[in-house]
Amino acid sequence: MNAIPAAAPEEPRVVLTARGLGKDFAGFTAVNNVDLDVEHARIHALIGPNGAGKTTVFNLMTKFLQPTRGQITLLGQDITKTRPDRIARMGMVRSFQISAVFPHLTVLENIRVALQRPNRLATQFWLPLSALDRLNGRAEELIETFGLAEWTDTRAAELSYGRKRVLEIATTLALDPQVLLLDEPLAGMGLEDVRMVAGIIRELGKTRAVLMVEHNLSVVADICDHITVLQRGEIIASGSYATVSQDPRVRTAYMGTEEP
Ligand SMILES: Nc1ncnc2c1ncn2[C@@H]1O[C@H](COP(=O)(O)OP(=O)(O)OP(=O)(O)O)[C@@H](O)[C@H]1O
Repeated sequence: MNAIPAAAPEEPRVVLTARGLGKDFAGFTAVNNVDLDVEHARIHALIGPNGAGKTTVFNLMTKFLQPTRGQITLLGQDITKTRPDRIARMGMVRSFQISAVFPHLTVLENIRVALQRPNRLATQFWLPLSALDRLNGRAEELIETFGLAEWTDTRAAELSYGRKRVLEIATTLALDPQVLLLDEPLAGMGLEDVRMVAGIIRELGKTRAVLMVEHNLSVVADICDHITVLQRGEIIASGSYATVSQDPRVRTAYMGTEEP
């Protein structure tokens, strides 16, 4: 995986923040007083038992939900009131739990469609050869990087579930985002796919910030640098996996479900 980013690993710097973030649904407080610092070249996980508020925080950070309270910044800019479609252009993209690839297009075609969007090439009838070469070069690079070369001409519908997710992550990388948000990227996968996708996320996190909601705690322990644990909408622990897994409140929160 050497083709994704141009940037070399750097010192940690905060690229995405939340301060005092809160969300009420018809009087019910789903998220309250959440502070987050997501750093460049680090993988940050949001974990917590069912109903803890992970998805709500994720949707607030990506602006798919408007916060009731608090402030969010991206690369130093206040995005609390920014529309989600502007966020991608500012350098933050999200994946979805449900695969967003076009099933009847091949792997290469899916990647090309994703690449044409940011470049605004889709609406042009005539392209200079140099632009097409750049596009093809970048498509090949992404296909190679994500280990999809063998399936270049395979229709997305025929890919395994895990490879479909990989293709979906590859398409989100078309914008070359500095901040990547992944919503349960390993959900529903078998062991082999989990290993493959976890390895890809680990590589992506070397040169960009990744914030992910994930239930698979052994993968979180393995690849994440920072973990924020939510319970009933509030942060109960934050730090390395070694730190949070020893926290008595975290152990209690997970008791009866899955021990971190
Ligand atoms: N649109 C909504 N309207 C009302 N309540 C909501 C809404 N979305 C979420 N909630 C409530 O907010 C709380 C947090 O939900 P959320 O989906 O964020 O938790 P979660 O940690 O992602 O859970 P899970 O792990 O089960 O996906 C839950 O009690 C949920 O019922």
